[in-house]
Amino acid sequence: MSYLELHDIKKSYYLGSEEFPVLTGINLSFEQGEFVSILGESGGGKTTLMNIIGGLDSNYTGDVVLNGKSLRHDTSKQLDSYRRQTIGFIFQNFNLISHLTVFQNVMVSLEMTKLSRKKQEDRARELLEQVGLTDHMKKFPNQLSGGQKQRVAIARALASDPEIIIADEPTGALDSKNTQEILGLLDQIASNGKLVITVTHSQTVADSGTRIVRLADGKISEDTKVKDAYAASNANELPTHTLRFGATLKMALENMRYNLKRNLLIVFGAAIGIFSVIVMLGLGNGVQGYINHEIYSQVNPNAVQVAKNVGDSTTSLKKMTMSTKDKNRLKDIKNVKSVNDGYFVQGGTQLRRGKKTASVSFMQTHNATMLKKSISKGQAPKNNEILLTKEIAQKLNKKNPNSLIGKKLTFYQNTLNKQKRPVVLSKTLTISGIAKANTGSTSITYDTMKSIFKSKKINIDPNFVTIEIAGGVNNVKPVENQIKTYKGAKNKATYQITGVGGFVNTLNTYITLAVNVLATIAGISLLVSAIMIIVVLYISVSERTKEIGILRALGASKGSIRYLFFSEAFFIGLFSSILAILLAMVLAGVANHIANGAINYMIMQITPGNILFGFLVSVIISLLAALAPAGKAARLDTIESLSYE
Ligand SMILES: Nc1ncnc2c1ncn2[C@@H]1O[C@H](COP(=O)(O)OP(=O)(O)OP(=O)(O)O)[C@@H](O)[C@H]1O
Repeated sequence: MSYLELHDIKKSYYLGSEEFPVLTGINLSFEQGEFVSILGESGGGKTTLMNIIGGLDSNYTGDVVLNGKSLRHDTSKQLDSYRRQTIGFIFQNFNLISHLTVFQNVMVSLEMTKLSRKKQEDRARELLEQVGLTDHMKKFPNQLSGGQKQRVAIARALASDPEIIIADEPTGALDSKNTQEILGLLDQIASNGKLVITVTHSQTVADSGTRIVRLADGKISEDTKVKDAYAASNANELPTHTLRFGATLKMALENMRYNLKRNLLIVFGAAIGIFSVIVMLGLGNGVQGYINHEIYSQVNPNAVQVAKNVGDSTTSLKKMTMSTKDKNRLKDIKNVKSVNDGYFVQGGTQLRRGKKTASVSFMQTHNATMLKKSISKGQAPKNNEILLTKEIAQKLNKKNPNSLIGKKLTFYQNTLNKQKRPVVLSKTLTISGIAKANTGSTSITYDTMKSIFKSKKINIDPNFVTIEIAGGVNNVKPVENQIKTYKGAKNKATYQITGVGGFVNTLNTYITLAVNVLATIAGISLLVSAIMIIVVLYISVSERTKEIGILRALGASKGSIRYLFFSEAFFIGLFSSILAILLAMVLAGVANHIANGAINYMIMQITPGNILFGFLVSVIISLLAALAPAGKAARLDTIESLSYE
């Protein structure tokens, strides 16, 4: 049994249904230590045969048997491993990866061995030294002469210490001096006990080997021994694996650096979409926060005032009275914490202090909708006290309204007594505090109001109530909705509600909706980004078709090729999200600086959640965009890719 045997290899190409037989029954055996030259006319099928031996082509009949084991039944993964471990390819046109340095080109192959990183690098240096390229390791292929390029290819082919070197016209593109040097290297490889099979047109090349095989009409026409073969090697091939994820990440980065300008533009383009989404979300948080802050700083959103038959000029006081039945009904509503009596008077109120008087157009009893925060100086009124609005306080003391706190005034109220005669009620009250401009109203306690009327024997009943609602602003709307379900005559709502809670809740819903709509519109630019990434990756696949062929020939699996493009997409997503986040942060910084000066509030609030969302969306979109191009790259035919110009 020979080391490598070819049994009745037949191969035809088909153009449509027409068959073009190229190999019509090849039987050959090879031993380690041989340096075999295959000669034959152009188009005779030499490259076809090499591709079959090298595990690049499995679409043939017959059998290739290595060490007694047939390649016929190997899966595509086993063939990948066979090319990685057992075969070293040297091509006429070198097939180096142009964006990698000489050293990196050799390392690509070594990264598929199980050697440690340090040993891989040591071996790359050794191999390059062996082929005389120590001084050129940092150069790129286009900075090398033809002979030098072929030596890089030889060093790369030797990376995993394979037992078979397949050289397809290795000196075809070289002058005679370089040809001699390359032949010397190939001979040296054979002398180390490896099997070297080379395709050539040149008799000189053929004569320097140990054996010449001629192909004619798809068959072996001559098989001549030139000299004795070298002794077989005892060395073992290095164990290998396909390109690891880390290596594909690194290669993707190298490629992005190679096409830096284009990739920067893509990253920038993709970042715009993510940036807009993050900014919209941040602005949404800020605007919502600001509006709520403004409202909550003045009124309590968890309290509502409920009145009956207000605004109807024909309404008698009696009709407006909130009866015990009304109050109990309200008390029974879910989440209602308390129902408190209130009384308002519209007009007929005057306040006098010394010579100054102030008319109050609307007066109501102090209640839970009024926040402590809305009192700028002093405090809420207790019995026999009054809280003034800033406007009223200024009427009583223009220069120093705050000095009124603790002082007394006389409260007058015009009304009708039981006999419907006009009477003036009066009472001395102490000023308890001053409310902020335009918020709340001049107010006294319900008991004080009651006692003022009582002085003229008038009994008052509450003409509104204040409901406090438990469990936050979200519970306000349902309570309000429940109150609205109580209908009177002509299906008119029995109660009127005033309070900001429900409104704030609705407002928040609208703001959230608006932000989401805006973020979605911004998100449309993400679609544009995705399409842009798809296009760029397709271009990248077609630009790198040859590289894909080379990697596959070196034994990288389809999966690794797919990873290569996913890695590239991942980096586009990663970099664009980083850029977008940075830009959004800068914009937020500037906007907040300005807003802080103007409205004393951070108007753009980008949360860690928004940042994470932006990052994930960016990476996921990029990876999704890579699906089709990466799939296409993985499916490329290795032989066609290698001959891609
Ligand atoms: N993919 C293909 N589809 C159809 N025909 C092909 C294909 N590849 C090769 N052939 C044909 O098969 C024949 C053998 O090609 P091959 O490249 O093996 O010859 P060769 O002996 O290596 O030629 P040369 O010495 O010129 O490189 C040629 O006639 C070629 O046109």
